[in-house]
Amino acid sequence: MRVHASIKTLDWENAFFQRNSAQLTWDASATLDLAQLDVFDVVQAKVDSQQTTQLDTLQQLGFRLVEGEADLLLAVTVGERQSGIRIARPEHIPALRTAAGAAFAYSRFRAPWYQPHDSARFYAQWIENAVRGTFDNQCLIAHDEQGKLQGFVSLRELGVDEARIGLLATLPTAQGQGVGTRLMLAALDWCRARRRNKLRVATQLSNLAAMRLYLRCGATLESTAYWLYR
Ligand SMILES: CC(=O)SCCNC(=O)CCNC(=O)[C@H](O)C(C)(C)COP(=O)(O)OP(=O)(O)OC[C@H]1O[C@@H](n2cnc3c(N)ncnc32)[C@H](O)[C@@H]1OP(=O)(O)O
Ligand SMILES: Cc1cn([C@H]2C[C@H](O)[C@@H](COP(=O)(O)OP(=O)(O)O[C@H]3O[C@H](C)[C@H](N)[C@H](O)[C@H]3O)O2)c(=O)[nH]c1=O
Repeated sequence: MRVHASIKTLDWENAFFQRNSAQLTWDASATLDLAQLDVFDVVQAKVDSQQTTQLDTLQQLGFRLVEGEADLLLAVTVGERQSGIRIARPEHIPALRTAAGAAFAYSRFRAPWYQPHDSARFYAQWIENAVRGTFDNQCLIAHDEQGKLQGFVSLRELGVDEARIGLLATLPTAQGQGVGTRLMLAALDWCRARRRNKLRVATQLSNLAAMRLYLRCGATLESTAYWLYR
């Protein structure tokens, strides 16, 4: 079987998860040496859900479905300062790590490919990095009138006029009260202040609560994809 793809080692993930992993990317000018697939503990591939031939090829090579992903886009037309929102500071990191470690039940960093606690550790590190301005540029927190943490959103600038939401979550005790909506409006305001006219966000296809939130805030569904691992 001839497969036009190449493999790239995932250095950040390998250091963090202590796994030897790589990602397969489609490349018409390359021919994959199939023996290379066996060099790694995990080989990941993200395939647009319309690319059925690629999906069939991966399954023939022994790849298994891990999760579906939806990529959404919001136009930054409005944005006004939200009350009860502030920029997260290093002193917020312990509470944010605990919240992020518990929030993301749907994750592609899951067993049997990853250790049971890896996904919690991963999202805790992601939000800490956002507070420190590495990977994501900033983390905003939502708090109540007493200053108690209600939720968080991390944001990253992309190219010249776009931004991406990294992580967004409301603490379980504050859900269903509009905190998620407030965080989205704050994210749009963050974009407006930085002259970013497009805001991207991705979530798992199984995450109906997140999908409803983004669509309600004006997002359009741009594409869907599957993650497969071998
Ligand atoms: C980029 C990513 O990180 S994707 C992953 C997203 N995050 C997660 O999955 C983490 C776990 N989940 C969560 O944190 C939350 O469920 C979120 C972020 C998805 C939603 O946060 P919430 O604060 O509950 O959102 P919000 O309160 O604005 O809306 C939730 C529901 O409450 C309703 N609601 C909002 N305000 C009120 C109110 N005052 N009274 C009654 N209902 C209300 C909304 O209409 C909505 O209903 P629906 O989803 O059934 O249509
Ligand atoms: C913290 C951090 C991460 N990275 C690397 C590690 C990974 O290779 C990527 C992140 O991959 P991504 O596909 O974005 O990961 P997820 O599937 O977990 O994310 C999706 O679901 C989340 C819940 C959330 N909605 C997110 O927006 C989605 O994309 O980055 C790195 O290099 N450096 C870091 O500091």
